[in-house]
Amino acid sequence: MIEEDWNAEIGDEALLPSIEKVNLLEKPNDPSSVFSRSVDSFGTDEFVDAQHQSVNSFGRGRNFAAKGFQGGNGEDAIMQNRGFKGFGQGFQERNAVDGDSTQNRWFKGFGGGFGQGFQEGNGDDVTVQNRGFKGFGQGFQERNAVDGDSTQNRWFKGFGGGFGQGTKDGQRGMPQSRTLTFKERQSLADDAGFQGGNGEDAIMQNRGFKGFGQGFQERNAVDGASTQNRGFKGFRGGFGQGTKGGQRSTLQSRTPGSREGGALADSAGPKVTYVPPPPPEDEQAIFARYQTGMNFDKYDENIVEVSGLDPPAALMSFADTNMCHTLTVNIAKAGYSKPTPVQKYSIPIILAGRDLMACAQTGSGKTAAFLVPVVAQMMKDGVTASSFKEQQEPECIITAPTRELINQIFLEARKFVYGTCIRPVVIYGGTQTDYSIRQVKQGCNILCATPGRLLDIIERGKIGLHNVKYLVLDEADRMLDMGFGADMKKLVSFPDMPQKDKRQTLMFSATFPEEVQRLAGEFLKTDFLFVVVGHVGGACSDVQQNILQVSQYFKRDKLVEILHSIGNERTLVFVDTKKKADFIACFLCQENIPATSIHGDREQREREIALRDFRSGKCPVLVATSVAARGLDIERVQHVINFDLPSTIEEYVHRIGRTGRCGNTGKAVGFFDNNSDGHLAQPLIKVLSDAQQEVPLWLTEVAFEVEGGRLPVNTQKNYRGRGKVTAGEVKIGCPAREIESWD
Ligand SMILES: Nc1ncnc2c1ncn2[C@@H]1O[C@H](COP(=O)(O)OP(=O)(O)OP(=O)(O)O)[C@@H](O)[C@H]1O
Repeated sequence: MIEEDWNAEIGDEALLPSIEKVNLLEKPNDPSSVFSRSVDSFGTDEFVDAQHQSVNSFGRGRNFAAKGFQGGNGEDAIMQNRGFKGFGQGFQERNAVDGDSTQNRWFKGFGGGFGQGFQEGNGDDVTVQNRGFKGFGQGFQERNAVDGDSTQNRWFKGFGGGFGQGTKDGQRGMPQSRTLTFKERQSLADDAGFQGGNGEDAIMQNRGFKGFGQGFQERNAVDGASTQNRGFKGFRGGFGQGTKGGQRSTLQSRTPGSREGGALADSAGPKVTYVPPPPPEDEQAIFARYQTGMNFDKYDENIVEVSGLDPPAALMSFADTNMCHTLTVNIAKAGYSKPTPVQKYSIPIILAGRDLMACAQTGSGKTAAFLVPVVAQMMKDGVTASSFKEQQEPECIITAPTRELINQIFLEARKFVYGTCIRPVVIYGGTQTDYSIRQVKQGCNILCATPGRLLDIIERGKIGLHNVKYLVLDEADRMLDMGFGADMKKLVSFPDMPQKDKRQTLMFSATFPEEVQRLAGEFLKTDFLFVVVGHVGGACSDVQQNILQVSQYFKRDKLVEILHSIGNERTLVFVDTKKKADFIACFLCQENIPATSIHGDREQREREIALRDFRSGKCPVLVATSVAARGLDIERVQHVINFDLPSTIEEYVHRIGRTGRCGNTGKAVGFFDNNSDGHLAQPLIKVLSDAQQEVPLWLTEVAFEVEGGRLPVNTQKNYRGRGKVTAGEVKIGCPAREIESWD
């Protein structure tokens, strides 16, 4: 079986053979066109049961490679797959569920695609058809048919033109499957369209045409509801169009966002024009909060260890500090009546001017642990009131690994500075750079930024660093690892950035692997203090953890079973790749479980909408990659399901920490697949037992087998999400599966 690599990106280098030789403006149904002529030479499609055909020669003297994969038949299913790969790269996946028919098919050729037939089969109640045709280039199609509901999901990614067509009759009990002849296809495809079909209650249409470019389409129809996702991503031109009818429908459009990372993120690829909606300005919205849970007071039972010389005494209440009145009022308005342990210890340390590395369990108030003392100190020292300037010189810079998290920190900061002259600003990737610059220019005392956007704005001369007194790294272990370590190193190396003995550097996280602790020393003064609440890297004990042995092919069934039993409770489902996040969200919608997705390939606007819909409960299930693993503080998340366990135990701790926050309880379920998760067995046992959770017997057996070399370890997953680092060394790069558009 072909190994799934959901993240595989189709690289430019694999694109078309000499496109310039082909007149891509020729109409596909013009018999004189290169396109039609060539297709013609391969004849027509025929219906053949459960077969897969590849044609392996094409005559332009180009390399040709084709890989086809076909799943098996379920009891009630008939499946077909016919593929033709020309000079192109294609990717296909299809699934039919019910009738015990499940399929995954991947299709990957390379060179330039030229004509392809693709057909799905029938489950007992499923009637599905899919016909696709890909022109010169890359194609990606995906479709799902589920149960008696008529659902379709298609992806199409073409390069240099392409067309496809599909119809579907969605009546229950009408198994049928056929492929159009080339002539039929020609007439139906007309001017290169791509059409979806009808569900029982749903009417869907989708037409897209991709010209000289890359296209991407996704669509879903769910039961009576008609849902569509349409995307178009073109370069070198192209256009697409879609319509939709149907009842009880929601419509979403999407285009995969450009990959980002590093300072040049926004200058590479298509220009980003997204301007996020302004945050609410009314006091009530600024101080909106959620209730602390019944276990809030239990935080005090944690043992706190402070390493380092002469730590100041912990405070017992917020009133113990000499904060200005406005800040004290703001803390009360935020609903903080007493500090959590990490706040009790961190606040006096920061007020004393010491550098700090603080590790405390997820959801225990680390954000306020740095914001409150920084604001207090800024108020005490007096900040230059914000005013319009081409170059701003913030006193505080806060960085975090994801856009949503940095925005959340900014919103928290707004609470504590309310009614003061301190102006916080947030800037992050995926939004218009000019918008970030405008925000900064209006005045900036506290700059909350993701690393890529931060470096970009500094390099554009919009931010001067010589006033920086506080440098905060939230999720510090992530900020220092392979993903962002180089950016952080660059940040502290700017000539105008005060040396570490002239600034205060503060690092916070729920996890601090030892190698990162060593690395952190490079950024911190030698007399820094290390506060540990509970165990370093320990999971929040308010999260009830349950690890189930579920192999890859049963995960979806198990997920549906659990979600049905959960009802409407807010649930975060983590998967290991971006494409899978979309796929599982679509699949859940088809199962009548309203779901949305968040990952690094979604546009920022879409990410924010997904999060908003999840927060509001409109979509009680959010399927996410690790981009949502850290920091996000969402009310009433009762469940976290690790559909795919992460590659590192630290990531696991952060993921399950999206529930059980601020004294509330939560539940986490992890699907453990022996084939891919063996390396996690041992660290999971430790995390479970440290958090007083039951350790399943089978997990100890797996750990034992892995230890003894009797169970193979999946090398792809068996990395720690970072290279082996030694003090003073920052490794650049990311493991393939970890590449995410984090900022
Ligand atoms: N002293 C407090 N009293 C009441 N609520 C608090 C207090 N401190 C923090 N909170 C609330 O607890 C929630 C979790 O806080 P926060 O997001 O800072 O946790 P965290 O430790 O940073 O978590 P993570 O490790 O996941 O980033 C937030 O909603 C915050 O407003």
